[in-house]
Amino acid sequence: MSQAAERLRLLSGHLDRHAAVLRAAPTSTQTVTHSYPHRFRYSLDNSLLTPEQRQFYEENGFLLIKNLVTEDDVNKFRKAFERICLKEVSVPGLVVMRDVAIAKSEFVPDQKAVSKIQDFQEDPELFRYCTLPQILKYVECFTGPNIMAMHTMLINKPPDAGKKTSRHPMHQDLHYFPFRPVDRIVCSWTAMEKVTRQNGCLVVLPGTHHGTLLVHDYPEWEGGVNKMYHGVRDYDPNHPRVHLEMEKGDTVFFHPLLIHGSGMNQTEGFRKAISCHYASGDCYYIDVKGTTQENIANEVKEIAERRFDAGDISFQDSWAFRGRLVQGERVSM
Ligand SMILES: CC(C)CC(=O)SCCNC(=O)CCNC(=O)[C@H](O)C(C)(C)COP(=O)(O)OP(=O)(O)OC[C@H]1O[C@@H](n2cnc3c(N)ncnc32)[C@H](O)[C@@H]1OP(=O)(O)O
Ligand SMILES: Nc1ncnc2c1ncn2[C@@H]1O[C@H](COP(=O)(O)OP(=O)(O)OP(=O)(O)O)[C@@H](O)[C@H]1O
Ligand SMILES: O=C(O)CCC(=O)C(=O)O
Ligand SMILES: [Fe+2]
Ligand SMILES: [Mg+2]
Repeated sequence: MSQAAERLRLLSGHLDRHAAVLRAAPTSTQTVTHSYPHRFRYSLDNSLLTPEQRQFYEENGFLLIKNLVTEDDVNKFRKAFERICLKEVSVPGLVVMRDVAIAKSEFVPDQKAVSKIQDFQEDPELFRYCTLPQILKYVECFTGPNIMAMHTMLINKPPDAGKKTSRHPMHQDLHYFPFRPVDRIVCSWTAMEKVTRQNGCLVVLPGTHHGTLLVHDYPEWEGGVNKMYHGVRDYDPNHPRVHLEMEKGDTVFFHPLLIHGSGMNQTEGFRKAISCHYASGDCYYIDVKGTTQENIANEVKEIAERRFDAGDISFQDSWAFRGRLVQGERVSM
């Protein structure tokens, strides 16, 4: 571990203990929901989250904030996505993904052919999502004041073509990330329309962020699986699940170890969501060689070297050049 990383680890431990001491001495005006002193591990001391919200994230690994992004902004992001699909604009570094069920069919320049775009950090309008002040205020509760936008996606989950390929297998996002510490990473995921169980809303396994990073690989699905859609290998179908049905503009923040996925889109519409993974600017890169992440690292490396026609792009580099500072300082990322 680097010195900076070690400092951050110690510092966050210190702050957490400090927070616990403060919480152990409630004032008369506070409503005390938990009267015992406890240590916060997953969130930082801040004045935004209510004690209940903070406790909820600590226990469940996610926090849903209703109506966080305005209708007007969501509509602008939808418009920007449409322009990209129609090839009216081209964005450097953007990855356009088609569902595996139609990947080999003829190309039509329409959003119906696009199941997701990734890495829109060079599109000023879409990237504005990652800089929205009301989102960053929440993100800071988990990352602290130095904030990097590491990974951007707009997911346009297509009506299922009949092979259930529109599903996203249950996974932990940390599988894709060669940076730590894990608790200073958070995803924000905003519904761009009403998302329901019918059109394949997010499905989460509450509390699974208390566990460790699990082995991931391609699920054995008869109808095929999208490239890089790894799932938790020994997925326990009996773990309690929560379907996060959300309205347009509602935003969920979740921990990178939280097991989540999304079901089949059983409607005729394209279910849209926009998301960004943030990490503290004080995070540090790790070498994933010899770990469970080696399989995804090799896939990413292979695709990156093919796309950029370059000799040796490390897994860490592939993240370092996509990451953008959105608040504070880029200390070690
Ligand atoms: C936390 C977060 C990171 C979690 C996640 O995001 S999990 C999912 C991560 N997924 C990804 O990052 C996928 C990224 N996707 C891509 O890089 C691209 O879509 C590619 C799979 C490389 C394909 O892009 P591109 O090469 O431009 O497309 P082409 O039409 O030329 O196809 C090249 C070969 O790829 C195949 N392909 C295209 N789309 C998919 C697909 N969805 N699933 C599986 N295979 C696919 C396509 O059939 C073609 O194969 P061949 O003809 O070479 O055999
Ligand atoms: N074998 C599996 N391995 C990993 N993930 C799976 C597996 N089977 C299903 N899933 C995932 O579990 C989640 C729920 O799947 P499912 O298709 O049942 O959706 P659902 O929203 O529960 O729909 P329904 O209302 O029909 O039950 C999805 O994220 C799906 O991709
Ligand atoms: O929007 C979805 O269906 C989930 C996407 C997701 O979890 C991911 O890409 O990591
Ligand atoms: Fe995910
Ligand atoms: Mg089901």
